[in-house]
Amino acid sequence: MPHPEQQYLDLLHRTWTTGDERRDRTGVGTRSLFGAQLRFDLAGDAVPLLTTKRVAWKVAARELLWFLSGSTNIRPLVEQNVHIWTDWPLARYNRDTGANVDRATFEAMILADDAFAADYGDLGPVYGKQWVDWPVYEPQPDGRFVRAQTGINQIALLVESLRHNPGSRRHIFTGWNVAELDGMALPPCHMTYQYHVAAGRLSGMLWQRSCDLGLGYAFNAFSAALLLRMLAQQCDLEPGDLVWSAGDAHVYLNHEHLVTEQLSRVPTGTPKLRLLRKPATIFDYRIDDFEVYDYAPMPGISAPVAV
Ligand SMILES: Nc1nc(=O)c2c([nH]1)NC[C@@H]1CN(c3ccc(C(=O)N[C@@H](CCC(=O)O)C(=O)O)cc3)CN21
Ligand SMILES: O=c1ccn([C@H]2C[C@H](O)[C@@H](COP(=O)(O)O)O2)c(=O)[nH]1
Repeated sequence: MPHPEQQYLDLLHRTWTTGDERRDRTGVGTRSLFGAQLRFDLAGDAVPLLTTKRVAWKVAARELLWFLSGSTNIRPLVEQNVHIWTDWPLARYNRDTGANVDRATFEAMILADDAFAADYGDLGPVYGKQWVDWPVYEPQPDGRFVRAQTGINQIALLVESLRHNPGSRRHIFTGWNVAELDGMALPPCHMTYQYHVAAGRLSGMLWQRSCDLGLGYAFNAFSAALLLRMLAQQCDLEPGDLVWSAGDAHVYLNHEHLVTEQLSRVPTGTPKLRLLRKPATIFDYRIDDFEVYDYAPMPGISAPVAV
């Protein structure tokens, strides 16, 4: 049996050697393939965490909890030393004000000043908003539509449907709110999730419209597996398969060193993920509830993020 991670390494290799080279939105340039699917069996605590480079899985877990909290502001992330979303609001700030501050300075401003954080730390109606508070509009007697106080909590509805109607083919949530894409710092990449219950096992599929194989993939695959495990625990199901699928899977041209280094490494061991507690609801998990064990990765490989 090949190591499950080999699927990713093969995709990385195929994309780098045969992908279409083009200029992309960021100006960095990519090599790109369209349509890819990887499958991971999550039985026995297995988790698709890369072993051919160290992945900061707690950063990904904190990001997932931040989505579930409904927040769309980077401040709670920065408070936890998570920097992965700072570059986009920082670029907007520098562009709008003509300033030229660096990331550390900008993060200090976000932490120090509530009003500044509320304005410049916000990413628009990204994942958190759409997942737990998808806006709804109610018709008024005068014919106008007014935004309702609370929106649709897709995650709460998903847990309900998994519990009470496991055979459904509608276990879906999505961040792709077409009407609100314009207001988002970035439209969702890991955009649609679907689940399936069979023989007491919960399987899940992620459709990622755009995947940065060098940086984003490692986070996205881990995060989708973690969310699946949380949902399974909440619904008293065993974990089944995680199916990861991508539309545009790409490697940035300035990630060549990462591709070369990572493809020279051979995956080893089977990283595992344990949930240490069963919280009352899907919204009550904390970072300390997650434990990764049997994880002895090769050294991290740093690579620049295209903004
Ligand atoms: N070009 C690009 N790639 C992405 O993966 C990406 C975006 N943009 N924009 C939105 C989010 C932000 N994400 C990011 C951003 C940065 C890292 C990153 O720098 N990761 C490093 C260090 C992580 C750490 O320890 O803090 C890594 O080596 O994985 C990862 C995911 C994923 N997404
Ligand atoms: O969770 C994420 C978020 C983002 N990405 C990557 C994919 C692309 O490289 C960029 C987004 O650019 P678009 O022009 O909006 O596609 O970020 C990721 O891999 N995972």
